[in-house]
Amino acid sequence: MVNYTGNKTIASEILNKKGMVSNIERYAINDGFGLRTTVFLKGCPLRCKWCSNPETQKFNCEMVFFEDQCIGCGECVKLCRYGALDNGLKADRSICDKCYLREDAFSCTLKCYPQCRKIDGQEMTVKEVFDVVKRDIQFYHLSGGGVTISGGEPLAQPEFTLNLLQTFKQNYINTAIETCGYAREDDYEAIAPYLDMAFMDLKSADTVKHEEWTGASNASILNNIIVMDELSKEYGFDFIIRTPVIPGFNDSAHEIQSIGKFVTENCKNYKGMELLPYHKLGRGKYISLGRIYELEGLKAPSDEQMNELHKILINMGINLYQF
Ligand SMILES: C[S@@+](CC[C@H](N)C(=O)[O-])C[C@H]1O[C@@H](n2cnc3c(N)ncnc32)[C@H](O)[C@@H]1O
Ligand code: SF4
Ligand code: SF4
Ligand code: SF4
Repeated sequence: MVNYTGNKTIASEILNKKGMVSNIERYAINDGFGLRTTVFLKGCPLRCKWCSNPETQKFNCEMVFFEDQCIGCGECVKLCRYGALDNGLKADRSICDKCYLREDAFSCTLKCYPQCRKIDGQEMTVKEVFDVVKRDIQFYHLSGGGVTISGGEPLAQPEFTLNLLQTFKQNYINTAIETCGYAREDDYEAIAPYLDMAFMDLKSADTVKHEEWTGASNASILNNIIVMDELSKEYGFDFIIRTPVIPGFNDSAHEIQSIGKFVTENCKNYKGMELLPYHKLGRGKYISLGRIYELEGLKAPSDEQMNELHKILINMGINLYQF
């Protein structure tokens, strides 16, 4: 029986630390081993064209509008005092973008009974997040699961992420993180003692392409992969390197070979790699945020193509994982 101690022993400055959370998803099965709760934090330094979580990219709260659920009651139009809904239910986003700074922010959402116009993001304390996560503690222990911190980029809020991990670990909850690798080396060193598992993306080994498709160079990511590989040995966590396979960006044999080459030449302690086939599940979120989905028409890689790419990595001696 696990010795669950509750949260009495954790310092109050840790439990009271505040951060911006987009969403907390219970019963997740693809974000690590077993049944997990995934905490999606807000804020990301990258802007991947294919990102399936565009609502997590900005740090601040945003208004989202799901038109297909709207009953046309018009309450939101009456409640917005800034003219953003003067020309119809699709808001003028140049006005909404500053709403989080206003005293009566997001008033348009107050009487939307179907909740199709709502706020994405809320400030939460570590304790508030922990209170949600601990509801499923028995399931984690039965299934070998735990909590995964994702986003957005968890280390875009380094202290909050560190304090969350410390709290989970102190309560014997298995921890995982999903990170794009674009963060300070020091911050990886700080969280390493509290990790059971880390997923880090290597989206492309080609610096120019990386910048073109994600908005940033991969230089610090390549460095941090090596750092995390070493830290995984020092602290005994499982380290998985992940590549989302995006048609036209990195789905060629050459691209996957270059990624595999970097990994085999620089990493010794990682458990393996995972290739994630491109999907467009986030498309509707772009529309709900009033943004344009740039990859309209892009098709997911076929199973045959994924098999070919898997073979390349297997032939390089890389273990493959699929969660
Ligand atoms: C939502 S991200 C969060 C972690 C971090 N921001 C990152 O990108 O690594 C979790 C995983 O989903 C992948 N991902 C994001 N959008 C995707 C898409 N459209 N198709 C396939 N994988 C995607 C990312 O590459 C990453 O491995
Ligand atoms: S987010 Fe703000 S500006 Fe935009 S419609 Fe709602 S209340 Fe108006
Ligand atoms: S308040 Fe909600 S349901 Fe009513 S018109 Fe606005 S978005 Fe639609
Ligand atoms: S790093 Fe992750 S969260 Fe950030 S834009 Fe890319 S896919 Fe989205």
